[in-house]
Amino acid sequence: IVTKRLLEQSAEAEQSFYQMEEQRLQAEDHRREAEHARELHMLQVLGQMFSSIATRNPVATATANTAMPPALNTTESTMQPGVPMSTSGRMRHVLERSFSLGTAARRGMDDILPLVKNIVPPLTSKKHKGQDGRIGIIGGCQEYTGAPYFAAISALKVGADLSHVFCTKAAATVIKSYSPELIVHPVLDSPNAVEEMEKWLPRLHCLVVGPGLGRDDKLLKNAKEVIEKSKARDIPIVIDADGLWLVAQQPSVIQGYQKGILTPNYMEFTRLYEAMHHEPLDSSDHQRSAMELSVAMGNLTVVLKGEEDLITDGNKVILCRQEGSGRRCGGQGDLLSGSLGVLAHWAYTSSADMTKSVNPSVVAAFGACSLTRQCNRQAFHKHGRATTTTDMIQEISSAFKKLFES
Ligand SMILES: NC(=O)C1=CN([C@@H]2O[C@H](COP(=O)(O)OP(=O)(O)OC[C@H]3O[C@@H](n4cnc5c(N)ncnc54)[C@H](OP(=O)(O)O)[C@@H]3O)[C@@H](O)[C@H]2O)[C@@H](O)CC1
Ligand SMILES: Nc1ncnc2c1ncn2[C@@H]1O[C@H](COP(=O)(O)OP(=O)(O)OP(=O)(O)O)[C@@H](O)[C@H]1O
Repeated sequence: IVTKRLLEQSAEAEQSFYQMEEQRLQAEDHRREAEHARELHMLQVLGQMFSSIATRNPVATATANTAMPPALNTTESTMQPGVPMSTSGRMRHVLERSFSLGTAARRGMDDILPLVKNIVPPLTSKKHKGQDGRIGIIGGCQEYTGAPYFAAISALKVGADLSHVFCTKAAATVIKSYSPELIVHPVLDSPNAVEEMEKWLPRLHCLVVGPGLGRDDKLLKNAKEVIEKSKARDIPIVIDADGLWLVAQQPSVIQGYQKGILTPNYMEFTRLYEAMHHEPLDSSDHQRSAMELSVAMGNLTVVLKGEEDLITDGNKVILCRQEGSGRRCGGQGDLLSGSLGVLAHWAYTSSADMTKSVNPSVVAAFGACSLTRQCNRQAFHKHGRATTTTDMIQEISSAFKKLFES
């Protein structure tokens, strides 16, 4: 009997031990679940905060046509054009950038490329000559005749219907002799240069200022006045090469003009940055510097060309990493600026639906960078070390088809 009783007591003790253990495990599970729910909630709150930061200015495009750029009429209101950014302004941009940049490279290829495809106008028999683009290049002087030719012929080959070059008298015959396709006006150094060029503005859809312009004061002054007149007509203006020299001397010529696009190489970028910020460029963070320059210029689109092209309107940085080649012959930037002229016209005349409210200048810039790099790659494949810009221009047709029409 005693043994039986001991066995019963032992079984009861064991059962109660297991009951208590089960309760303990359940309590532990509840505690873990509660902790997990708290973490999840925190992550959701953080996610909302981050996405509201990243989309506070949804890629600037919504305001692309307004007088004041978003960064200047909202949180960046303390920042004046031409005045260095405050530390807090800088911090805010770094924060914004770190969110948009996480996806910048992917966004570039996956998201922007379809938008470039969207803006390409269909080729139909219903249109007449000129409707797909009349582009003006301001540049070409005694020393430089290749650059305006490269830009103008690239614009034509990308799909503009008419390409005009406004150059000096000395450059005109030379440029005409390169190509019968270009319309060449020997007016840039004439006494009434501005009136001569101004009368063409109502016919032009986009202006590219700078390839082969040179740095003669008189020519720069004429270019400046034509820029002013084009702004008044709301024409997209791409500024490259010596046009950027002019901007570095007198930023107000284009500052704050939302349809202005700057396409500096690293040297030109450094010059512009230092002119705007009055301090040496910190070369350790190109993305931040490019955004700072864009903001200082009033959220103009800046395309910093290089191993990877950085495109920014001061709100986001988009990277173009389309594979090119190691060949760096002169004139590739002219191909880029001429193509950009056409794409900018197409982007600005497309509906917001087509660009998904992304800044049209950014869409156009991404298209032009991708195209230039693809041309470089294809030309290099055929010509290797001997590749020249002329070889790249011959690739425009197939590179365009591959990138934007397939
Ligand atoms: N066939 C033609 O007609 C062509 C005419 N062109 C026309 O020439 C005009 C002047 O334009 P530009 O670019 O030569 O002058 P500018 O900005 O003073 O640079 C000079 C110095 O900057 C440097 N440098 C350049 N890039 C750099 C980089 N990524 N990273 C770092 N450094 C860089 C380099 O210095 P270096 O290495 O020699 O010391 C270079 O020598 C302009 O109108 C243009 O349209 C061109 O389009 C070409 C085809
Ligand atoms: N290191 C590089 N690797 C790949 N592509 C590059 C590199 N540097 C420039 N590019 C490409 O070459 C094109 C022209 O850029 P580049 O820096 O040569 O312009 P640029 O100096 O203004 O030209 P230009 O000779 O017409 O004045 C751009 O499309 C850019 O993406």
